[in-house]
Amino acid sequence: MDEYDKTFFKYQRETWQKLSSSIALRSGELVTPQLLNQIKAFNDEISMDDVIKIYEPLVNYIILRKRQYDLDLVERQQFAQQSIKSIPFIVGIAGSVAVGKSTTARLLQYMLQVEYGDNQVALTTTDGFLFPNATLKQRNLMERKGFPESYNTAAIIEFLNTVKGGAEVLRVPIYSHELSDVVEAGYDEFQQPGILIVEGVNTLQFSEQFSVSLADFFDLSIFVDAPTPLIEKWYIDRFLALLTKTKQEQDLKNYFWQWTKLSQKSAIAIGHQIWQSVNVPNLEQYILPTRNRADLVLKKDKEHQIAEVWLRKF
Ligand SMILES: Nc1ncnc2c1ncn2[C@@H]1O[C@H](COP(=O)(O)OP(=O)(O)O)[C@@H](O)[C@H]1O
Ligand SMILES: CC(C)(COP(=O)(O)O)[C@@H](O)C(=O)NCCC(=O)O
Repeated sequence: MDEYDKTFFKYQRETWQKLSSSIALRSGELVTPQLLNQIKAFNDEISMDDVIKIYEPLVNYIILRKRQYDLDLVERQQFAQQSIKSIPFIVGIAGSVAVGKSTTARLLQYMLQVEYGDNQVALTTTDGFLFPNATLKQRNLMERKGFPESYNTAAIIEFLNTVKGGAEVLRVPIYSHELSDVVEAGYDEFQQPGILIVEGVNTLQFSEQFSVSLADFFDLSIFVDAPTPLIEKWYIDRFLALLTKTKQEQDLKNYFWQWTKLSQKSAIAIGHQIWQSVNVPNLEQYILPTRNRADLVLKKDKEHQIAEVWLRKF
């Protein structure tokens, strides 16, 4: 028995599928292969089989937890003699760079939108809260992008406080992967949703610098996990695909343009070098240690298939 056996019930995909087989969802039926193609992140993979075997039970579990949350919220507001108001249920999604968090987040958003209504489920990412490159350069942190100190964590906490304060309109800064920088004066604005999904490498981290962690605001958290050599393969495949796309589109403003003249061999070497020098230390020191804090762990394997699901016991 390892430390994870103490924390989680572990299910193989076939067993996980059977957990909620009697509860029919509309969203599972509405996800077609074409739609799945639009939902998945650039160069990521996900199969219809996963939608049925993994995501349907997962959505059922989120519905169950949200129902309990709503009942609990009303009782707590009544006890505290406060007016009854809706406050979003927040789902945090964590995991390595290139593990496929965005695909998981977008598919869950779509499926939950079918169940609850389009404007009832919002999705935001923590990368909008990275310090701008100008600040990272000043602080000599350009090689530490994605590490805890590269984020304006105080601003994320303030945003989550605003969400849990019941604000009707929410505003988040945006990050451009094309520019590899936060968008100056760019914001995403949306109405208070019933469910807010927050995705990012740092969502389950805590820092002694702050009295609260992001996870204190979460009502459910999911860690997307995979063996590190597989994630490296996905990272490099995506890196090469992005170079090809940038070259084809002659996108001179794209951050990747600087590498488009390289041979395939040199490009692989650059991707490998960024992966090893930036993303592996971040994964090992700061991201993987947060896995044990999640409510659910999705264990991906070859071909991006989710082979196992871990569900928190307590
Ligand atoms: N250079 C890039 N250009 C465009 N999109 C990118 C780039 N790098 C990453 N992305 C996209 O940004 C999102 C976040 O990627 P990443 O941070 O690696 O996390 P994950 O793969 O776990 O979602 C994904 O949708 C990915 O496809
Ligand atoms: C900006 C990011 C930290 C965002 O990570 P996310 O939370 O979206 O997985 C990451 O995409 C990144 O740029 N990492 C730096 C190293 C690299 O270029 O891969």
